[in-house]
Amino acid sequence: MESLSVFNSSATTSLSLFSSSLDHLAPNSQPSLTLYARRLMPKLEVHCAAEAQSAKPKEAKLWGGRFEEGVTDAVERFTESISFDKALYKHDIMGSKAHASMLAKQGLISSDDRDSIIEGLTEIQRRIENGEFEWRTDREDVHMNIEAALTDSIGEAAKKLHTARSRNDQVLTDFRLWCRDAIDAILARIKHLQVSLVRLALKNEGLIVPGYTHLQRAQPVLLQHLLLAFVEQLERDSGRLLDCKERLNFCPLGACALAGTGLPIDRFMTSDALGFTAPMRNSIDAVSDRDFVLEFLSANSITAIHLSRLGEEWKKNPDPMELVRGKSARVVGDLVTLLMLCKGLPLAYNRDLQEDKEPVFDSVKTILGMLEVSAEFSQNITFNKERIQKALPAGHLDATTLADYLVKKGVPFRTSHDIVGRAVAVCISKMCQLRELSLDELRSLNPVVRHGWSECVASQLDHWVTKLEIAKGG
Ligand SMILES: N/C(=N\CCC[C@H](N)C(=O)O)N[C@@H](CC(=O)O)C(=O)O
Repeated sequence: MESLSVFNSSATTSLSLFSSSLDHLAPNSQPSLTLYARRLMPKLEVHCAAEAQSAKPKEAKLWGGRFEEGVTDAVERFTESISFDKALYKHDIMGSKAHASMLAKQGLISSDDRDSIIEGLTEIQRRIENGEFEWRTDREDVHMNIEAALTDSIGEAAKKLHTARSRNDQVLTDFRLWCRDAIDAILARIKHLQVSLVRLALKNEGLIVPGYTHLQRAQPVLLQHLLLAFVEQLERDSGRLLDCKERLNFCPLGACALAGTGLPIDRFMTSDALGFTAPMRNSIDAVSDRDFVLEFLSANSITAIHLSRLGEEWKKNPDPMELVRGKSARVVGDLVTLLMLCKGLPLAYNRDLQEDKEPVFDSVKTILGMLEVSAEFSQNITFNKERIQKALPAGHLDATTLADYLVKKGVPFRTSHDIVGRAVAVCISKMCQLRELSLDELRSLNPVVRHGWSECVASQLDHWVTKLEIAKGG
């Protein structure tokens, strides 16, 4: 009793404190509801009357179940995904066929129903591919469009297809299958670009170009040396995609809404039929997870950055390559959109996740275009060898060769670096190239210099050519 009275008394105290704090407000500082209503209501009334007309709920949805009324036009437009997820149609049909076969084998539907479902789906695919299929926004997404069309065409049997399945595991199955194919398409384009770059290297074998550090001419390099650097990067890009493909190749079917099903399904059968490695182990993970797309778009982003840097290398007529550089921003943006989408989500399916498709579709379309144009560009580019040859001496590119020469003659590297620095300073004051300094001038910097300059350059070029010939043979 005592504690109750303490509770009561403290509650009373806080209530009186609260009301006394309101008393401190000046009378005219309190918002006047009447004033706002008078200002806004006439407009609101007109607006609401118009809105009310279009905001009438429509007939109930196929998935509406316990809801008696459908949604308004605005909600329908806002929540539909058919405008973009119809891209999944082939994989949706593939998944449904595998699911129907499994249901029949498990005795959950008859073999007659299975056959008519499979025939019906084949006919729907034919209609889609011939442009005869009507995609309906009121049927919301690709899954509902295909299922409803199947019901229209084969009747009752179609209603059994969704046994032991939810759109939650269905959409993930479609999406993983789609991404798997998209990765194969990107891998093929990466390989094509690599081949184009190697061909370009072979066509210009032996061509020496300036190599840059800090945006300044640093050392002469062979063109193939530069080009093969991109080939190496693209090889790692392929590796990342292959890793991603291996990790995403697990089947979510059977996870249903989130907790699986009590019906006797065979998850291994659908997984095998669809070419997955195995069914996913955890049904909640299966419907929640989007790390496969995050990984995929991360890999695409790194490829996009590589292509952007390739685009940065061309200095003349680089219009398409400038766009390659520009479009890399979209690919990285798509990844960031997905990261933000997933950041605050609790486990299992949330409608937010419908937003995962467009960034993936955009990333894939963009990267495929970037790879195609980069390959075309590499096949068509020509180098003005004469001009490159003439411009090569500018920038004291042979400084490192001179430093190496001195090191070979026993001069410590730091000392040789200092000598070459002084030689470059002499060149700058005389406005000439290192190779134009006389033997006497070089000897005055260090007596160890005994040979003419061109000899050193030639020996280093031999070294590079030999090295690349070995690489070419390998
Ligand atoms: N609405 C829903 N999933 C929709 C998945 C497909 C959607 N267009 C998407 O792309 O995410 N899930 C319901 C079940 C269902 O409608 O199948 C739920 O979790 O209650």
